[in-house]
Amino acid sequence: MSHELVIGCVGKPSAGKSSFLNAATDSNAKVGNYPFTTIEPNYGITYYPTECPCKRFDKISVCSPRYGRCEQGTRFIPVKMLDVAGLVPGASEGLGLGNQFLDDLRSAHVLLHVVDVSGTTNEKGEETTGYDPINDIQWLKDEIHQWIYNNLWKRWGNIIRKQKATKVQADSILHKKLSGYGTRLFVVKEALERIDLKEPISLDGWDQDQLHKFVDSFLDVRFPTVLVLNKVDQSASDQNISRICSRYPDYAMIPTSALAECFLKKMRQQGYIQYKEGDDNFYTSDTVSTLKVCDEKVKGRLDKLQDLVLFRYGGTGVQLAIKTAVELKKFIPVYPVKNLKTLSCSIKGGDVLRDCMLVSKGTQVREFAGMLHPDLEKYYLYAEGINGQRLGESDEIQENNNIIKYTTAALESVGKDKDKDDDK
Ligand SMILES: Nc1nc2c(ncn2[C@@H]2O[C@H](COP(=O)(O)OP(=O)(O)OP(=O)(O)O)[C@@H](O)[C@H]2O)c(=O)[nH]1
Repeated sequence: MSHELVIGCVGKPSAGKSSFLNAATDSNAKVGNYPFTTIEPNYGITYYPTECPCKRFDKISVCSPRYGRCEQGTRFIPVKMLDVAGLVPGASEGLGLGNQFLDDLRSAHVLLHVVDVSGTTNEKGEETTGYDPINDIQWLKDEIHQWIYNNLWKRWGNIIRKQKATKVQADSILHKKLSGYGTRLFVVKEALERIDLKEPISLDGWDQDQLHKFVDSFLDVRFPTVLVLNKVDQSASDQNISRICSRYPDYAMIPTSALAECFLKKMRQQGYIQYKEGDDNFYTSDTVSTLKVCDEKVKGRLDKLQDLVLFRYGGTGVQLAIKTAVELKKFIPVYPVKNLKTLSCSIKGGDVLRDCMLVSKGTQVREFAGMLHPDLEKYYLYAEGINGQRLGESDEIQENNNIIKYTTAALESVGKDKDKDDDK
């Protein structure tokens, strides 16, 4: 699985997935304006907003991201977003696009489940009234669960025989069987730890209930999910949101109106409003004289949107949903630099904080060097953090050591030669 963070967007038909993708992604993203090697047709580019170190180090005016952008110390880091289309109940049994949908999921690290909380579409996405969106939350979980469970249960006899014959630990065997889901060993270990089994774990004693428990736990770790409670601008949404919150108090969930965000972006593009993604307000020609004057119809729509969405929920929620997804999966921005004082990314100076990558929790200092360039890992000599302190090569990268300068064996000798020259 690639180390590039991928957010998968799932949901039943008509929940508002396409609208959410339009609202969250940058359709104007120019080729070369993002770091990804390939952008397949059902991928889009969205941005994770986070505080840029340029703010802390008083370098806002010289900060120069190569990808994404930095606005007054808020860094917008490009992230891939995948449209996992075609999910209907029964997908794990092959209905709808069936396993095609489920296969697409493999490349996602974290999911956004777009739920229509207005209750105006049934489980197939057909128009109705008074539908209970709680059904959709459970149903999607069940589909993914069933897909993984069925694949394991089919081979359970073999799995047990293999463990008996080879005496290999349960986590390694399960990891092999689950590696097709883009799973690393620590994910399986964590899933097993969460269900509190005594070591050594013998899979022989597992019945179907035990396997279901494990699959549940595995899903929580492998596919953390943010519920995107969409269509909050509709009248029944408030009540449905309250019920969902009390039913699932531990879930990450964000109320959104994808339609409102799309409309605000369109009005901004046409020069009627000034609006920044994530804000709880916008400006019209009443306060900014350079903006075009809105006609009554547009003004009415904007007023309504302001009342029902921005004032009530503090924003359209679209950007917050992306932020929540990245943070739920605990991805961390890392800034490799060539000079720890100037934060420059090139030897000759300039390009301040040019590079930034999001890496998963647990990524180590030397491992990250390899992500930047294989030679950087191969000829790795040492790494330094912001105050010049040495970082251990197996130290985990965290928020407090995420500005890193690498020195390689080759560079070191170049540096020594240069020192000799300087001494002459
Ligand atoms: N009121 C309201 N309507 C919305 C919102 N988001 C989407 N819709 C509407 O819901 C309908 C379905 O939206 P889509 O974005 O096409 O939904 P989808 O999930 O992509 O549907 P499929 O393509 O069938 O999978 C459209 O009429 C949208 O305008 C929202 O936030 N509020």
